[in-house]
Amino acid sequence: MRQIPLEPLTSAAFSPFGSVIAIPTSRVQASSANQSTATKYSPISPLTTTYPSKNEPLMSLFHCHPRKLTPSATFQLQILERHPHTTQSFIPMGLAASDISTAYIVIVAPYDPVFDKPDVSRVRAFLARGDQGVTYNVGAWHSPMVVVGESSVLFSVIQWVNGVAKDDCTECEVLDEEVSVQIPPSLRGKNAKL
Ligand SMILES: NC(=O)N[C@@H](O)C(=O)O
Repeated sequence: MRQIPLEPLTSAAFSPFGSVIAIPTSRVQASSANQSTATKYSPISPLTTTYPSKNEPLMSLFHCHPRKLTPSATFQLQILERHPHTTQSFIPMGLAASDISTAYIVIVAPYDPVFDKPDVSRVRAFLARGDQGVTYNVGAWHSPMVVVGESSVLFSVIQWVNGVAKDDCTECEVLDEEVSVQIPPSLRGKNAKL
């Protein structure tokens, strides 16, 4: 079982896989809005479609429940997926940036063109705060969303779809690579008594 480190989610670190939806450190995209009662940062994240056929934007809600951990307080990666023709954005709703009992983990892997599958040897895991969302690049290999800790997390999810399952999402099992992420004590939730 290979354990991968849990990295803080930053725009720079995540850039090979997508973008972080959060107030930027630079004020490049900042402008005044709402009759000068708001600061607008735009554009903050792409909404890209490369479908060769008719498709449409879709906004969903994903109510993601805390994942079960192994007896050694790790999350074991079992599957990666990708959306070959669309970005996919996950925007948490109601998760406080300061919450240390619940968080979500963004797990991604680069594409291996030789074998046309994710390169699991270079998989990475990022710990995201409640004031950060993520957009996966078109075709970026990622784990189905992983929430850890006490509570479920409600996400607004935005992507493009054409209704053809194989076009919208392809999966790749990771069973034989045995990759896990060590979860810090504060985020073990009901598994805390491990
Ligand atoms: N990305 C993710 O967490 N899951 C979705 O793509 C899905 O359709 O399950």
